Amino acid sequence: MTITRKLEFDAGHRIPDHRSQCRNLHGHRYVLEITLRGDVVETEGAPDRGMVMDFADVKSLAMEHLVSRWDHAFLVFEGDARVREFLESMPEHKTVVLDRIPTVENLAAVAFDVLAQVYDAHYGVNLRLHQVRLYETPNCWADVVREGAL
Ligand SMILES: Nc1nc2c(c(=O)[nH]1)N=C([C@H](O)[C@H](O)COP(=O)(O)OP(=O)(O)OP(=O)(O)O)CN2
Ligand SMILES: [Zn+2]
Repeated sequence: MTITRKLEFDAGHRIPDHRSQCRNLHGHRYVLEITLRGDVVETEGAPDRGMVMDFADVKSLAMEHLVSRWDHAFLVFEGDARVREFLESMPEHKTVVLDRIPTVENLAAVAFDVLAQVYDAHYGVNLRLHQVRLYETPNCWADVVREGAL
């Protein structure tokens, strides 16, 4: 059984060497879809009986470990020296420095790695993060699916 929880956040980024508009500083309302795979809890009297995982718990873990950190932040590639310098010149600016260019593919991969550690360690019946889908715009998205699941 799989379940999916959708969360949204706003963030700025740029793709430094992009051939067109995306090299400019700009932002998106990202849409993150988190899909978990597991068995339905059948324990009598358990608050999550009949669920793979309570959607409220799916949300709170994602908020704590990823979404609150990226929301209203600027996501910058560590090699983007000029923009990093600019961001560092603003006291208290919410900046997330990434080891890769913040394309939607790379952001989805980072999100998958972060969230897999969170959900895979969580109590649940065979609970695993199955897929992360990240929309950069309503028309553009990337999927990361757990290896071996296809
Ligand atoms: N493979 C990728 N291509 C592009 C990425 C990316 O992350 N991966 N990112 C961008 C830009 O950052 C931008 O987010 C996309 O803009 P755009 O192509 O204009 O997307 P729209 O949905 O707004 O396009 P419409 O033409 O309005 O439908 C570029 N490429
Ligand atoms: Zn963009």
